[in-house]
Amino acid sequence: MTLSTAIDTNSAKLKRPKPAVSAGTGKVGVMLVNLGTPDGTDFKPMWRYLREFLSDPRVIELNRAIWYPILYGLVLTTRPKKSGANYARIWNRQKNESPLRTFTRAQGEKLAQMLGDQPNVVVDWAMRYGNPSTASIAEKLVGQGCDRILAFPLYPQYSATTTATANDQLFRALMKMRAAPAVRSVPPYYNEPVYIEALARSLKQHLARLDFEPEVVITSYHGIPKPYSDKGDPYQAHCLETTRLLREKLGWSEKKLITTFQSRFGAQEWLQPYTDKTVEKLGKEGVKSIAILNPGFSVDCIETLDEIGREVAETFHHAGGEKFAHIPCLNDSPEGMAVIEAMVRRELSGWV
Ligand SMILES: C=CC1=C(C)c2cc3[nH]c(cc4nc(cc5[nH]c(cc1n2)c(C)c5CCC(=O)O)C(CCC(=O)O)=C4C)c(C)c3C=C
Ligand SMILES: [Fe+2]
Ligand SMILES: [Fe+2]
Repeated sequence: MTLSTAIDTNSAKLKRPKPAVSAGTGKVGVMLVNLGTPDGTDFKPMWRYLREFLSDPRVIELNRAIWYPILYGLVLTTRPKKSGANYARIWNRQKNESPLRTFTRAQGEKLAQMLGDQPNVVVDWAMRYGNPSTASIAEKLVGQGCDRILAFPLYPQYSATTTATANDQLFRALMKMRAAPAVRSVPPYYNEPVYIEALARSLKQHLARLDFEPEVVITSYHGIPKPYSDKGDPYQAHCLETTRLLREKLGWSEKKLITTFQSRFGAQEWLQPYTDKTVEKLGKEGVKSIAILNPGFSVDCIETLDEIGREVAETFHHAGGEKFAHIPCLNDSPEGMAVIEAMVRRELSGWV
């Protein structure tokens, strides 16, 4: 192939803007992006979701020649069934979807209403893995005349395994567009006063409804493998700072509000202390009542509802604990929406 035919073939692959699209109509798309979730709890949709998720080199950094035989030979033959059973327990049967999708949609719909004073802003929501895909929503926004997109990876604390891969995926979609929009991405908000305030309010409200006052409150964050952190992922520092600021806001001691990391995957060491081991230790030491909140999750999902709300609760009770409460995520609550709205309005400045 000559150089000129190679260039012709390449440029032919770039999408011609759909007739409705004309770059420069001045609309701004706001795209909330969450992690992703399976389309169903059966083996096939679980397999598809886990394959996409666990094939991401930002998530599993192992050499592909080593990882793929493990992924296809071991993980994808066993985990879809096991995880599917867990998803089935928390499934939103009315909408036939996972809570993560229901809550993310609600956040998108409420944000659209809140930005009703901005006629040039279009709000939508997407997933990094699964549906609605980031590419489909990027194309939809461009098709609606957006020549600028504000992406909002819904992770308060930055990690390459979440925030960075959400941004990667958006740019991957733009690679296929000839008239690609300008892009901004909302930065991590782990230390933003509006977020800390929202966590404090929500926690106080939920604690006030309990019939007990927990001796210990745990902020439990999704973990990452320790080597990722050692190589410079700032995630752990962001999590610790969120908890420190929340503790300061509440005026609580370091004994009353502690930090742990949950949802380990695979054999290597992950960030410590582990949530399950900590809860077991507390129970065995005679602590009778605890509450757990998940400040790193924008919405409730399998990891909060099933892992914390069921598995970790059981662990505590088996270890001698008596009273356990799981505090819901901010979700689409007024407190949660105030955070999303504040971040979006700030990042839209100069664009609207
Ligand atoms: C090596 C594997 C994983 C890393 C690293 C990881 C980081 C990470 N994940 C979240 C948020 C979520 N993870 C969720 C589910 C989930 N996570 C992993 C693996 C890793 N996560 C798996 C295999 C799964 C699927 C469920 C399972 O089979 O156990 C979810 C919930 C999705 C849902 O549909 O409800 C969220 C949210 C963060 C924040 C993070 C790193 C900071
Ligand atoms: Fe995860
Ligand atoms: Fe889990």
